[in-house]
Amino acid sequence: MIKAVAVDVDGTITDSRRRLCCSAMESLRSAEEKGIPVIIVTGNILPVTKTLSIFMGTSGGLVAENGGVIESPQGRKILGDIEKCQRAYEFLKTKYALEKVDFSQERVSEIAFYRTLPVELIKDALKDFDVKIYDTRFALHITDPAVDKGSALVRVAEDMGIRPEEILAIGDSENDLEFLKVAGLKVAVANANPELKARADYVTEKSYGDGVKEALERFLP
Ligand SMILES: O=C(O)COP(=O)(O)O
Ligand SMILES: [Mg+2]
Repeated sequence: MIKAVAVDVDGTITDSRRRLCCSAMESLRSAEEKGIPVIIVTGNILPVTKTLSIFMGTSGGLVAENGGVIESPQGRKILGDIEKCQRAYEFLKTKYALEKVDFSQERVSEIAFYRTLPVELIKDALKDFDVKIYDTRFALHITDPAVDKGSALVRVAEDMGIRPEEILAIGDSENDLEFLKVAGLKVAVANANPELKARADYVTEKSYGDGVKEALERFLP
């Protein structure tokens, strides 16, 4: 029995150019109207996530910064340590020219920068640092390994009084692996990375927001 839907943002409810997909907006709104709360689980900062939640009309909790920040009925919490990410980023900057993504001042638990270099190069350069690197295909993130979207979703779900097994989770990229892992029903959209698709219970035929719509029509009452 699905009691909540948890969705990733970039590449899942947006298209490849980060434009929100109307099909996803409509189907998520209809889930809310059926009394199934929508939880947003993203690499974006909390203010962006909260704004999306307001304009989409979602009522579930929020997971931002790849699990580094959450907002639930119990309030807001910062779970990730930005300082270790900052040290890794400073080191990286001595080797390569990098540019942080929008709202870098507002990012409180991790560092995100534009994908101007191959992720393998970044991973190799930072192999001695206690950080995790995610390539979301929209940005590269240096994240505290103590946090991820999955463990953060478990906390948010608990605060909402639902079990992770009762959640339908939908994502597209490598930062969604832990997130799908904790959910009862794991969906990857057609444009998702192969590793995520391999771990999903269902891979949609359609891409991006149309895939979200397809999954909700298939699995929600
Ligand atoms: O912030 C990003 O790089 C991608 O965000 P997402 O986790 O919502 O896809
Ligand atoms: Mg994504």
